[in-house]
Amino acid sequence: MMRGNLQLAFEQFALNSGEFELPLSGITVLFGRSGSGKSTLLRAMSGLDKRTVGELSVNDEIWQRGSYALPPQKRHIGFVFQDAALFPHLNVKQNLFYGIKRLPKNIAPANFNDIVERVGIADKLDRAVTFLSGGEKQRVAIARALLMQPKLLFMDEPLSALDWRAKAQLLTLIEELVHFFKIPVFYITHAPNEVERLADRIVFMKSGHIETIETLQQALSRMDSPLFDEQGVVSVLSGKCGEKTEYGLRQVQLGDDQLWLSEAHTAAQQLLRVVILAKDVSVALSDPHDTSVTNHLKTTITSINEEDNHRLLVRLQLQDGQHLFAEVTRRSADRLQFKVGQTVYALIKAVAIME
Ligand SMILES: Nc1ncnc2c1ncn2[C@@H]1O[C@H](COP(=O)(O)OP(=O)(O)OP(=O)(O)O)[C@@H](O)[C@H]1O
Repeated sequence: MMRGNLQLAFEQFALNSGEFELPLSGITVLFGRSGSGKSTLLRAMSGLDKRTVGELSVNDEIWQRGSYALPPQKRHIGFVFQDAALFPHLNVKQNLFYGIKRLPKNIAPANFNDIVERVGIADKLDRAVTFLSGGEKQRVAIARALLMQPKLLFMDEPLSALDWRAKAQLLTLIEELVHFFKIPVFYITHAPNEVERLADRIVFMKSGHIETIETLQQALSRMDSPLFDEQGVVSVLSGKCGEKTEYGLRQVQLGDDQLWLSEAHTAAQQLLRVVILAKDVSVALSDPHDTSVTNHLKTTITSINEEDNHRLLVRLQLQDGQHLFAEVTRRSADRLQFKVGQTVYALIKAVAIME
């Protein structure tokens, strides 16, 4: 567990986090407007800025108490930034060894071959880094961080300079690495789709302060979630990929319910997240058998909220407890007389798999 309350003041800006408590597992996303202090909070946690004051402890080790600060090199934090920051005159292997040579004597580097293999750069070790693509450079930066056996990995907008294909590949890689190496990751991003894909919990920052810390499910269950962007309200459901495929569709289990998705590359039994836009969900009072919509789920209405004059957002609870938003017109809601507690069927027109 990380516990703290950190302050770091510059001339024009002051970080004053407020008290926080963060489990050191999985991926913690820092989310907030540009200038809200996300990078400054990571800097304060890292001990890199000597002006930091306040309290910080990690698994009962004191990292900051007043103006006492554990030196940054004793915190064993790995960093990956937006720009891979590799030495241009060194090749990939030399870049990786640069960090290893500077490790404190009492720390053994991680297994080199294992890391370069997992990160997908084993065949690029002799390349000049200037000839690598943006995605490959970030892989080298990730490998360099992992080789130092960090207790914590800080990633500050690691994908923001990459194209969509490289982003998708690196998102998969980051997920796999966290799962495999079990290193807690603190991850800064502006992109709701990265949050929906990766986050276990989210630290929402505003004007240098932690506004709230929520699990992804909590953050997505409120209608005013800062995660909702131009796509409008979305739901993220977690399920397990089933064995069964039919007509190019694969079954995904949500408790006792099933969704059918376009054939995913995800292996059977693997957990996956899917995103459903509220505007792609309709609501029916009975389970219709004469519709082309494949996915119907039996649900209970848990709230009905006004979105604007003509549209309502209906929050539905699935049988396994997860929730799903449906956007309906006021006209339909009045005609069908929706009520909280009522059993209804969600008809899902489109599902996007996060992979
Ligand atoms: N070393 C510094 N000296 C002075 N001001 C700084 C310093 N570092 C950051 N700031 C200021 O602190 C504020 C918060 O910056 P910070 O980089 O933490 O925000 P952010 O939420 O990470 O933003 P972004 O998403 O744009 O990266 C900004 O106004 C920035 O100009």
